[in-house]
Amino acid sequence: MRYISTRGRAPALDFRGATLAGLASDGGLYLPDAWPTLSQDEIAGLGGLSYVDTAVAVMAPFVGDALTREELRDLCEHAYGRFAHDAVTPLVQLDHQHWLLELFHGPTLAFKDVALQLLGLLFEKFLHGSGDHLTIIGATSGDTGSAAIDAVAGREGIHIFMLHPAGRVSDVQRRQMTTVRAPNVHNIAIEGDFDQAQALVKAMFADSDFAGRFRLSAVNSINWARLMAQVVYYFHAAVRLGAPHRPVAFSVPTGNFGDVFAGYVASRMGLPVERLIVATNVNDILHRALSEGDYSQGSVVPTATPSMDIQVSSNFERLLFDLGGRTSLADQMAGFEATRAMRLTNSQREGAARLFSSARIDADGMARAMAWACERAGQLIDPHSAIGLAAAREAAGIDPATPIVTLATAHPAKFPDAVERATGQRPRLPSRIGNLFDREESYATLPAEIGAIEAFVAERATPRG
Ligand SMILES: Cc1ncc(COP(=O)(O)O)c(C=O)c1O
Ligand SMILES: N[C@@H](CCOP(=O)(O)O)C(=O)O
Repeated sequence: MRYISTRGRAPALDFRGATLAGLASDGGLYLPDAWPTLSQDEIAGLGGLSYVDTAVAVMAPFVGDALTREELRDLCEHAYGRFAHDAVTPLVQLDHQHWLLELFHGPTLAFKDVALQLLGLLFEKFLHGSGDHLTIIGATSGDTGSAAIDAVAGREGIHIFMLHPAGRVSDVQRRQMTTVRAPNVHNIAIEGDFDQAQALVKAMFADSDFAGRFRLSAVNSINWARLMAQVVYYFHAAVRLGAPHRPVAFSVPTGNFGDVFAGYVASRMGLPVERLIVATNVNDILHRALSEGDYSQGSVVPTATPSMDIQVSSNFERLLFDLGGRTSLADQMAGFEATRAMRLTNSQREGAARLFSSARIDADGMARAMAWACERAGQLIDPHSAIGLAAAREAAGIDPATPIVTLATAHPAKFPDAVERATGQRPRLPSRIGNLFDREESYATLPAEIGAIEAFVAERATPRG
């Protein structure tokens, strides 16, 4: 399996190379050069398999010969052995049509753990014996940060620098990052929003002097391996609900378009996905893009769903590339980067509309969905999952016999105030999180300027040998 860049100017890499690189050297994102497919019989054969066995079956074609099947299984067993639920990603029924796919049973209580627990192990495996040092630069609007830090804290040969927007993540989210004491973990609060943090990360990769001095890698969903691991739970959920003999729709609370793009990949691999509902909060660039063709960056409005407070959705580039017959997006993306606005072509819009629909959910809609899940099914759900559920409940044109699965992307206890406001109940942090509020925090606060961030990194990271 070879990986090619959406901008067509970076060398094609194998799975190991694409995982360690994170972002392509031309600023593009890596994708497999062709989608592997599973036949209907192969999908039916996933029924009854454990999460680990499903993961190996779905990911093996992407991994190619970078790992043996036994090595891949071993890594999956390690990664998913840390989850607090035997089913890893259990399904919960809300009513005759609506289901929740609980993705938050990992160590840091968000769906990011599903991919990042594996990615941490992949980094370690691929670096082993090479003498190389990796400098991971990441941006977080709340959840990627703690999941990535948990996955690599204390690992040899790796430094991680995680940028979060100062004051714009929940207390639990911030403390999950800033109370981790490991010499290779460096937290930076930037004076700006998530989009600025993400732009700084990409700018560091694009700075050839800086990228030449350090071996940079990414833990955000710009790294293909993140998405690959997320494809697995679409298969695992759908076969439990009757796939391939019955189609399934998914509603996905969306920010960087990574999680829902993983659903698109599952569909390209042959999973009968009836519809992917892209659920946004009021930071609605994706809803505007999918419903009106207007992909223009507004300013980020802080909300009770901070992890989705994003107005530039990196992985949308992957979709446009695939829909457009895989011709380079270098010019279209250069235009967007210059003007912060882009109109989708008719063929891009029509292509997307075949599988995707979208909804913009405001604070009231979110609160109503939390209250409904609590009253209807006794479930406390987090505000991000509630955005997905609200969009699922208002989706039109889906056969009532088709299950709609909302991805529950975070544990409600990460956002106790919003949950309590909507339901009158205050969720408690699971005991595995420990004494989060008693631990000391440590982080630097820096301006959203590349010079300041690079200087901070350069003082602490290990340069290439
Ligand atoms: C809890 C939660 N829900 C939803 C999202 C949006 O996912 P994506 O950025 O993959 O679209 C995020 C952040 O990524 C998140 O942390
Ligand atoms: N919502 C994310 C933002 C980054 O998204 P990623 O999936 O690209 O890492 C977060 O919570 O940090």
